[in-house]
Amino acid sequence: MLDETESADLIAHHPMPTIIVDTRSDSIVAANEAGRALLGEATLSAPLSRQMENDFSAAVVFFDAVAHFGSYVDRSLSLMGATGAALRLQTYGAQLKSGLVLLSFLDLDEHDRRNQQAEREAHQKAGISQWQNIYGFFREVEAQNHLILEAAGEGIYGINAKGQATFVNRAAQEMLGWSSDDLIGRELHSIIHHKHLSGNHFPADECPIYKSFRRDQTMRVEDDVFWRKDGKPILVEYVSTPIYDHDVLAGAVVIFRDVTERKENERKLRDALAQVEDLKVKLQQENEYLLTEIRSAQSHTGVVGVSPAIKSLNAQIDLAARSGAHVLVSGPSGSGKSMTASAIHEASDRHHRPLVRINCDQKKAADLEAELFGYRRGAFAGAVRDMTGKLLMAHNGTLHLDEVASLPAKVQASLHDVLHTGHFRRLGDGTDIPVAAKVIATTSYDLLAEVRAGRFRQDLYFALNVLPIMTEPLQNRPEDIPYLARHYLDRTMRRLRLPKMTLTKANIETLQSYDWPGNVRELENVIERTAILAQGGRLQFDIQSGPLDAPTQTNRVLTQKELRQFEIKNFEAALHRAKGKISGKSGAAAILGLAPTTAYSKAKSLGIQMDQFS
Ligand SMILES: Nc1ncnc2c1ncn2[C@@H]1O[C@H](COP(=O)(O)OP(=O)(O)OP(=O)(O)O)[C@@H](O)[C@H]1O
Repeated sequence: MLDETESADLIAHHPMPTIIVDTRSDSIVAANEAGRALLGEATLSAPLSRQMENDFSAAVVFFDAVAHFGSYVDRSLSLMGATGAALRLQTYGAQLKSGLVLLSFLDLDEHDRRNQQAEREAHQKAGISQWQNIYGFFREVEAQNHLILEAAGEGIYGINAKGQATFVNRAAQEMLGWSSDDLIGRELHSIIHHKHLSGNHFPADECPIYKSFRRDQTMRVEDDVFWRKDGKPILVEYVSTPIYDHDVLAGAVVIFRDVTERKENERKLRDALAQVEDLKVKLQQENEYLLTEIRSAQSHTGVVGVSPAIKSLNAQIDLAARSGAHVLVSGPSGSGKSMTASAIHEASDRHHRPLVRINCDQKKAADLEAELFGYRRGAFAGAVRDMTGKLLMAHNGTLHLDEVASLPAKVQASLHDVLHTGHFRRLGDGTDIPVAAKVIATTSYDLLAEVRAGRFRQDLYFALNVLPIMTEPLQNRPEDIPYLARHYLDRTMRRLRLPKMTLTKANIETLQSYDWPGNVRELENVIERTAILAQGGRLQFDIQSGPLDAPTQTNRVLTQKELRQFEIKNFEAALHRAKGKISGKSGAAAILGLAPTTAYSKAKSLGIQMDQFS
């Protein structure tokens, strides 16, 4: 039989709460440290039966089973714990040879608690590693995002709801010249976006980037400017996208691109295209005039005639062509003023540049100024594109001002300025444009009489009248008529592809007997009309039905100017027939049925120089 010391030694190192009981003496003879802690001193010192009196029968059964089987396990025994509460136990019983019984306990409540704790810990452990995985994953994503942001060619920065920078990628730092440290945490608008390209202040509340997170909108802007650290602007296009933190708008991410170079190239391209367009328009317009001039040059193949007046005209044309001076050509309608202008231009060293004609008759001052000086787009309603004026087209060439006496006073003044200064301005343009054009003015009026009547500026008259040339009425030079008639007849037959026709002596006499108030133009028309009617047969001139008889024959209504011209021609025809005499039986006054005094004042008011006819 074991004594108490031996029993205590036996169980001392047992890991479980263990006691040795002597059922015969109804006592606990030994308990290990854990057993003592579980059951407490009070329980250990009390009789065993008292411990189990609540369920004594179960204890009896248990001890019988231990005795019978040598060892036995169940959960029927209930002992008082150190705290005084009944313990829920699983009891391992072993029959010792000494007759004592060894009881080891598993505190089921404690066991459950431990299990739960272990489970919790296992859970927690599993949770932590899961969290670590997730954290690792996000760190990886973030690192990748960071790499992507850094590698992006576009500038990217983020701002919080206060507009302060939260990150700035490498490209943005390079483009802006600011380092990330300079910008993070600072209000970005006031640093890089505070003014427009014009230099005007750009308030933050108008900034599209602020709007993007204040109004929850993605904003795309293609034409804006950010300011670099060195104070230089960069032209940018950007997209500002709002960002959220747990469904709350937290700021914006801005992705931008420096488009300075592209915009500059676009601007250069636009400028170049505008220049090309300008040149194209100018060339087109020049071309139109060149073509007109080619056509008119073809009709002015040469000055035809053998009269002293024509010989003198040819000499004057040569002189005017060699001189840089402006020219004034006066003479009745159809007598060859425009032809003279063309001949001067063709004989001058300006002939490779255009001869630009502008008809000044019956035009409003504004229209004439636009035609002459050109205009910038938008200079007036209807000015939808830039227009090159005829003055500039005639630069280094010749400007033919036809019917110059009709120039409105305002245009006379501006034209005088141009001739005086050698500069002009397009309408709607403040730039002075130098111009060097030879001006040939033509008029069928007596321009000096117009000056005296106060209708034409004297200074402009003098500026134009440097080289005056007069074209003679055809009736003053009948010796030219056969040559002119031959010239026009040949030209018409060539055009009609008909064989050459000859003019008879009678034809020539008929032509020379007529006054030709419409001058060479009238002769030209009569020859053409007669040649067409003859169709290769005999030429028969019916001069009395010429164009100037038209009002009575066709009931055509004449304009005031035509009427005046008609009156001049009629008066000149009378003077010619009267060999310049006004009064007397065979004088022009008698032919016209006027009193001589009336005829004198009429001749004066019509600007007729009577000494030409004497
Ligand atoms: N000496 C000439 N030789 C050949 N053709 C001539 C001559 N004189 C005039 N012509 C021709 O007569 C026509 C009228 O001439 P032009 O147009 O030059 O007259 P104008 O005096 O300018 O007339 P307007 O005052 O009505 O404009 C033209 O076809 C022109 O070629």
